[in-house]
Amino acid sequence: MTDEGATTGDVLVTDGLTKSFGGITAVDGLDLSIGSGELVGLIGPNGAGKTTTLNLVTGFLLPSGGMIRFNGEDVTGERPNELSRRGVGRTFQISKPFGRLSVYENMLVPNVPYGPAEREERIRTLLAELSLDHVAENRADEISGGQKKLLELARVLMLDPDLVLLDEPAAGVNPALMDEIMEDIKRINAGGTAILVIEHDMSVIEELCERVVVMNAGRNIMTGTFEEVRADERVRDAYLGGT
Ligand SMILES: Nc1ncnc2c1ncn2[C@@H]1O[C@H](COP(=O)(O)OP(=O)(O)OP(=O)(O)O)[C@@H](O)[C@H]1O
Repeated sequence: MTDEGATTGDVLVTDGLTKSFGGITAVDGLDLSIGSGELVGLIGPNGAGKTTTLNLVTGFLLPSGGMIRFNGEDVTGERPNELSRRGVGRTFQISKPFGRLSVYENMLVPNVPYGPAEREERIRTLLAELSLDHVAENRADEISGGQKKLLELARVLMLDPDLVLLDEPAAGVNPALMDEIMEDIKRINAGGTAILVIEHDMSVIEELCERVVVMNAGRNIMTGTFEEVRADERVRDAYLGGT
């Protein structure tokens, strides 16, 4: 894995990615690369542009400028369903499964490119791996917030993504379940799936991420290990309100 620029092994590359909302430039010429199978943290103060970046990369927002490459192909302007077919998965800050469907029925929602026998097998495996098998028949609005996050992750994994973007996996999750979610994230990554995680809880970033990208005012201001980032003056200034 490289810390410097794009390589042919990159699953995701953004080049000058920009998004403006009226007078606000939320993402401002962002260069970002994620290597195949890498586990990268995306941090930065409130309003830095992290969620907007995630929405751009997953096709939920259209960029105002710049380019997005996924597995070497230009995917700029593609919509969420096209990107998910290509192998981009995401979770949301607040998970919203289909509440009146059971956990199992929620797993039937993704439009998978394989047959019913394989689908059944994968659902069983994923529910067991993510410790959701004992609530498989429960309505999705009756499980805990952390379990909803796990369900969302399980659903994303049905499509066997090359890259999963996690938006604040620790938010609203009790510490015991968070330990389990972190183990799940590590295991999924060890299986070859690249992961980009946005998280305010620095203990989660420290535990999970081999590389951390810091955003401020829509830009990538620093990339390094957690220790390097923690020691960097630009990063401290950004969190203290400077630029
Ligand atoms: N739909 C929108 N319309 C107008 N402004 C927006 C919109 N979405 C985001 N912004 C603005 O863009 C900037 C970046 O917001 P974004 O949510 O991407 O930051 P963030 O780093 O994810 O912040 P947080 O950590 O608080 O979630 C902010 O100034 C925000 O107010």
